[in-house]
Amino acid sequence: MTALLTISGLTVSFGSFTALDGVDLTVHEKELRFLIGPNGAGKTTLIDVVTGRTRPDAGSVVFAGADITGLSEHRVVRAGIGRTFQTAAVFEALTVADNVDLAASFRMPAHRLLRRRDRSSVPEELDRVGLAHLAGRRAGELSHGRRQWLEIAMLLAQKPGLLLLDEPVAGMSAAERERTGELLTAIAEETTVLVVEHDMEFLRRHARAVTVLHEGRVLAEGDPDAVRADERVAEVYLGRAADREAADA
Ligand SMILES: Nc1ncnc2c1ncn2[C@@H]1O[C@H](COP(=O)(O)OP(=O)(O)OP(=O)(O)O)[C@@H](O)[C@H]1O
Repeated sequence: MTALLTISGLTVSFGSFTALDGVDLTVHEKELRFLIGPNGAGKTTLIDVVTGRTRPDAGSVVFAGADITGLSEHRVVRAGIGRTFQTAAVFEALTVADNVDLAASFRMPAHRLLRRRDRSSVPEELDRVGLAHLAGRRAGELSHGRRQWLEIAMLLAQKPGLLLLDEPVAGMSAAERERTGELLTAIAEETTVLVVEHDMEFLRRHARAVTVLHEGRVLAEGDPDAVRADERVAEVYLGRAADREAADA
């Protein structure tokens, strides 16, 4: 297994509060890694550092052999890291196909961009996420789930080496979650994927490798069964989820 992303000793403080406290994390090529942890564990902060939104106070991020620590967001995109947010960022007034086409241009030199003007076929990325039949539809008309898939297609069009997905199945129906799990598994055959996700059923069905963050540190790592069997994880994460479910009932 070749390491694609190596995070070492990553530390981020906001004032006197330490959000990440010496995190080490290695993600290998073509891995589908899940990152879980209770609210405030530092998951989003970790993704923010990798993508250049937040500068770390200490530690390093190495991607595909290059030190990308502290690079600006657009340089990180150019380096080959794509990211989704909890709310899909699509251009509502444009068609589904044009969204993907536009996204593809973000990593493309201008002369190649001009040549793409005569595009006539549906981007292959729409096929991959099952939206080819909606290529001509305005993105603003898509359901929540389909918007998320469109955003994934837009990232794929940028040919990233690493995809970072922040809670991709939040708000999706059971069928959409299942489809998304299959999609991520298929994507990970070619592209490395790191998913932040709270949905334990989704995790149980689709995760192969899980990292658990708690209070800014890596608490546990391994396959989903081992992680679920870890008493510390049960206490800080599953225990709280169980409490929440009990409170919601
Ligand atoms: N810009 C900021 N300024 C101050 N504190 C921050 C800032 N960003 C995050 N934090 C704090 O850092 C901690 C980690 O936040 P983060 O969003 O990374 O957690 P998370 O694991 O993604 O949580 P959630 O599951 O709720 O999204 C939280 O306590 C949060 O309040």
